[in-house]
Amino acid sequence: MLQSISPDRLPPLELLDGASLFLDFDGTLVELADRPDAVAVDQRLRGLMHRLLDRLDGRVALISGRPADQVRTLFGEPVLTVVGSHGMEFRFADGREVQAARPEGLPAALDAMHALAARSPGVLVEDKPLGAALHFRQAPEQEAACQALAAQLAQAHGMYLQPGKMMIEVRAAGGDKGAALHQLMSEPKLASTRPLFMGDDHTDEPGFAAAEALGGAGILVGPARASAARYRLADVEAVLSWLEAATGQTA
Ligand SMILES: O=P(O)(O)OC[C@H]1O[C@H](O[C@H]2O[C@H](CO)[C@@H](O)[C@H](O)[C@H]2O)[C@H](O)[C@@H](O)[C@@H]1O
Repeated sequence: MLQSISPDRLPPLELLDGASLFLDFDGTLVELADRPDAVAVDQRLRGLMHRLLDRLDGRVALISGRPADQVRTLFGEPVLTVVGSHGMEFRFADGREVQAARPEGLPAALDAMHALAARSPGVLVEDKPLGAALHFRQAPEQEAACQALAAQLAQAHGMYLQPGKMMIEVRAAGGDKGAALHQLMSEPKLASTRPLFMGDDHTDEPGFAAAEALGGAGILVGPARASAARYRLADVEAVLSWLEAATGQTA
C-alpha cells in the first residue's frame, strides 16, 4: 500500500553518501518532449552519469518505462545497468540479461492502436518489446478515446494497463519498478546499502515505496502530489543540479 503524502522537503546532499541510486529517465533526467523519439542524452548528463558511477562504485541503475536497449543506446554507456519496460527487462552492467516474455496479445493490440491513430491526427503508437502505448501529447482531445481503447485492450488480452504522462500503455503484467528495485538491491554489491529512487511519474510510485521499505527514500520530481516519496525536487534541472552538487561538482 502506497503512502499518501505530499513531499515538500528537499533531499539533503548527504543522502547520496553510501547509497545505491536508481534513476527514472523521462521527466527526471531529460525534459519531456513532444515525441518519444525527440529526446537525447547530452554531454552534461553523460558526464554526470560517469561521475555517479565513480562516486558510488557502480551502484547506479536506470529504471525506465522505455525499452532497456533503447535507453542503453541513448546513453551509449556499456557499463550502466538498465532496467526497461517498467521493471521487466534487465540489462546488467556485467552483461547478464533477463527478459520477460512478449505478451501474445500485443500484435492485435498494436493493430487496434494503429487503426485509432490513423483516424486521429497527432496520436502516436509506440511499439515496445513488452507493451504498446498510445501517445496523445500532440492531440490532447483524443485522451478519452485512447484511454478507452487501451482499457478495452488490456482487459481483452490480459495485459496490465499502465498510465503515463499524456500516454496510456498496455504491457506485460507481473512486474513494476518496485519489484525491479528489490531485485537489484539483492545483488551482492548493493545488498547492505540504502536505495534512493528518483522519478516523476505514476510508474515510479512502486519504486519510491520499495526504496522506503528497504530503509532508503524516494525523491519525487515535479509538483507536489500524493506520493510514496519522502523528498521532492522541482524539475529536471533541479535533479541534475542536485546530483552535481552531491557528487561535489561545482558549476
Ligand atoms: O519511466 P520513464 O523513463 O520516465 O519512461 C516513461 C515513458 O517515457 C516516454 O514517454 C514520455 O516521454 C515522452 C518524451 O518526452 C513524451 O512525449 C511522453 O508524453 C511521455 O509519456 C516513453 O515514450 C514511454 O515508453 C515510457 O514508458
